[in-house]
This record gives sequence, structure tokens and C-alpha cells, in this order.
Amino acid sequence: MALVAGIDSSTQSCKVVVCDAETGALVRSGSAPHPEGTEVHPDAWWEALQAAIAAAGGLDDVAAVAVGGQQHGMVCLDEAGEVVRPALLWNDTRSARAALDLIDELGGPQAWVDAVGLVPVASFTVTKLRWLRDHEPDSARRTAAVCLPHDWLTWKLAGGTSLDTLVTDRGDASGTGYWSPLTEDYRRDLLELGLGHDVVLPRVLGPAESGLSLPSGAPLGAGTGDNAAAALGLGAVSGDVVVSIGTSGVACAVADQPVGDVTGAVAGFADATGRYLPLVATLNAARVLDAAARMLGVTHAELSDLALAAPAGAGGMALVPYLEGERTPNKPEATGAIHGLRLETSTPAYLARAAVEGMICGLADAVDAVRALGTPIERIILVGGAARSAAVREIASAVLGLPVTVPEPGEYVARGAARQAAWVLTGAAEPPAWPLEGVVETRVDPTPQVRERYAAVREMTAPRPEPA
Ligand SMILES: Nc1ncnc2c1ncn2[C@@H]1O[C@H](COP(=O)(O)OP(=O)(O)O)[C@@H](O)[C@H]1O
Ligand SMILES: O=C(CO)[C@@H](O)[C@H](O)COP(=O)(O)O
Repeated sequence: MALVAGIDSSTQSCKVVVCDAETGALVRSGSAPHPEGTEVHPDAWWEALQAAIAAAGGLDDVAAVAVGGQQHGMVCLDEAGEVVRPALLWNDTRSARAALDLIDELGGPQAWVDAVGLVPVASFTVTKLRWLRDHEPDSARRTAAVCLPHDWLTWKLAGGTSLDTLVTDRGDASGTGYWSPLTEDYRRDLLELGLGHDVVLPRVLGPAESGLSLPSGAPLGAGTGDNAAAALGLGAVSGDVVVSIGTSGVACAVADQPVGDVTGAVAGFADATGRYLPLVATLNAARVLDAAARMLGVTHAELSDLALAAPAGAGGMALVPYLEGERTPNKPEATGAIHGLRLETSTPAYLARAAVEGMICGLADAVDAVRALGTPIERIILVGGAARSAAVREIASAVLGLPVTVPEPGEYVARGAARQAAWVLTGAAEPPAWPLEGVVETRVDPTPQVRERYAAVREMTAPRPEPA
């Protein structure tokens, strides 16, 4: 039995799965945490990867490996291949001003959609490069190559020698803001608009191509961004919308044609199979529930029980979840809010219900934005850490008004990377068929009143206070 390994270097942790290359059956796995913060030195990802590989029993017996990772993070390397400064992550909002400048300079949102299929917001790499140019010109000048978290880890696994050997894939490249899913090529003019000068960029490999290998000789796949990897790991097809509730909240769908959304809500990314992945991402997802559990002094399991003990609509209490500012809608300076507090509903159960409903309402807006582009939605596939919560599964079905399909709890980004590695081994036109196990459907009565209440209050939030 040939084994393949898939890696998910995500915001909060690094996960490694080792699977049977033919069937996708999970053989063993391991994980290790990442540090907190929206600015992280890539060495911390490398250390966590080593620990996760060890916890997964090593990679000596695997025939191929691929790396999935959090998208958009800015990794700058100097001529010698050393990291210039800690990476700015996808959820770092300091480049919000830079995003507005870039939109203006190219001629507005439509010009960006026509060029690269997205409208810049603080998450995208090109805006972080502009921030670097404006705020740390020495670091910008020293930058000789720019890559993404998964590109850097792939390169390090291969020994990390010459900058010319950096590789990436079209899925993650499409989240930079300087690679076009329309022409399948870099827009170096946009890279230069951001950073101020041209640099080495990773070579973009095809979905089943390998450009590098482990010292053992096992080929490394191109890897991809975590959302493209999740879609591959789930075997998502047309009609499926994948909703991921991890650090980010994501709604995305596999599409045969590239999409463009001039409102900027939907990013027209590429996927990991040669197709496209229209995607909406929010900054406030599983951590809203972490915060609610912390405020109530309960575990996630207790938070779920509490939320399910209160009635739908939480007695009119509505939580706006913009705890970290927000990316979609684009409100980097917003804060969260709780509306409709009353004496009789001021209980842990009502607050827990409002937290889950508010977080899901933010994602329901994301699903609506994907739907508004004409994407068919036949089922919702729910994944990410918070899909482990029964309250999340039930309330997602109620608020979205759709049945929610949840595969057995697992690491679907890492599984997608492993499936890509298996695809590298076969070299076939399509990836190997890996059946999904333990799929459970949750279907509860729709609660449209919850979204109506949320829509009435979601604009009412206070700005972030000035730093003291
Ligand atoms: N049972 C649960 N209920 C709600 N949230 C959970 C549960 N288990 C894990 N989480 C949350 O899921 C998040 C991690 O999810 P994950 O998809 O691994 O995130 P990421 O990929 O962004 O690192 C954490 O914020 C964690 O607290
Ligand atoms: O920015 C995006 C997508 O555009 C995020 O989805 C990141 O890719 C991080 O994902 P998680 O670590 O939350 O899975």
C-alpha cells in the first residue's frame, strides 16, 4: 500500500495526515500549535511542521507529500533566501489603507476584477507588499523573492536552496492580487505597483505537477491554499458550497468558469484542479465562539448545549460578530456588538444562542454573495474546527435554510493536500477518487426571522477605539 502525506499549515496550528494513496483512508496523523498573532515568523511554522510530522510518525515511508496552507500571508526572502521580516498573515488588517490606494491607482474596482479577478482588501498579499514599501522601505528594498506560507514550507521541505526553485500552484497564486486566473499568468506590473520593484516569484505548477522533492526523493506536489485544498479533500463538485468555520469563515464553490465581483465580496480565485473557486472569507468565525465560551466560562461542548437550550432568535438578542474588524463586508475598523439585551434574556443560554446565530448570520451573508453570482447551491458542506459543535450544525441549517452536510470530523485541508500528492503519483487527468466517510446530514426548520433581525442591526457597531 503506497502512502501519501498532506499538510495543513493553518492559522492556529499545523496538521499532518498520512493516507492510503489509493483509497484516501487515514492511516495516522499529528498536529502542533502555531503562535498567536497576525504577524508570525515563518520559522515558527517550520518548527510546528517538524513537531506535527514527528507526531504523525514521520514521513520516511511516504511516496509523495503536498502542503496546504493559510492563504495570502506575505513571506519576503532576501537574496540569500533568508526571511526578511515576520510574515503578515491574511487576518492582519494594517494594509487596509494600502488596499484603498491600490484600488484608486489602477482605476477602481472594475480594473482590478478585469486584471486579477478580485478587488484588493487588507487580506491580499499585494496590499501587504504596498504596506511594506510605505512603512518599512529597507525591508522592501532587501526583498528579492516573495512567496506564500505553503510555498515557503514546500521549498524548505526540499532543502530551501536557490530562490529560483520556489514553486506554487494556481489556487494560492490567485490570492496574491498579482496572478490572474483569466490569463493564468503573473501581473508583474501589479506586483511592482505594490512592492515598488520586481522580485523572484514562485513558478506556478499544474495541479498534478511536482517541481521539488524531499531529500528521500519522494516528490512534493505543488501544494495549494487551504480553501482549495479543502475543496479537493471533500471532492466538492458543482452545486456544493463549502462553508468552513475555522479562524476564518469561508463560503466557496467549485466553478468551471472564472468569476468577477466588482463589489469585492467574492474573490475570483482558482482551485487546485484546474477550475475556479469563487470565495467569500470573513475574519470572524470559530474565534467568536471561543470568545463566547471564554466570557461564559464554559467549554465548547457546554456552549453548544447552552445555545440549543435557548429558543431560535435568542429572544431578540442579536450579536454582530465583527470582533476582529471585518473583511467581508469590508470593515477593518469595526468592532462587535450585542443588540436587544433585556433583563429576562440576560442568561448564559440566550447569550450562547446569540453568539452562534450571529456568527452564522455573517456566513449566511457570505453564502448569499456566492449565490448572487449565479452559483447553483444544492448542498452546504460544513467543515472547520467549529463544525464539531452540534449547535453550529443545527443553527447553520436553520439560518441558511438548507440541509447541512457534515463529513466525519477530520482535517480536510490536509486530506486535500494528501489527495494532491496521490494525484502526483498517478499523473492521471483527474485526482484519484477518495470516497468521503461518515457523512451526516442535518436538516432543521428554517428560521428566517433570525437573519431579518441580524440584517436590521448589523450596521450598528462602534469603531475600534484609538490606541492608548
Ligand atoms: N467543538 C467545538 N466547537 C466550537 N469550536 C471549536 C470546537 N472545536 C474546535 N473549535 C475551534 O475551531 C478553531 C480551529 O479550527 P480550525 O479549522 O483548525 O482553524 P484554522 O484552520 O483556522 O487553524 C479554534 O478556534 C477552536 O477553538
Ligand atoms: O484568507 C483566507 C481566504 O481568502 C483564509 O481562509 C485563510 O486562508 C486562512 O484560513 P484558516 O486558517 O482559517 O483555515
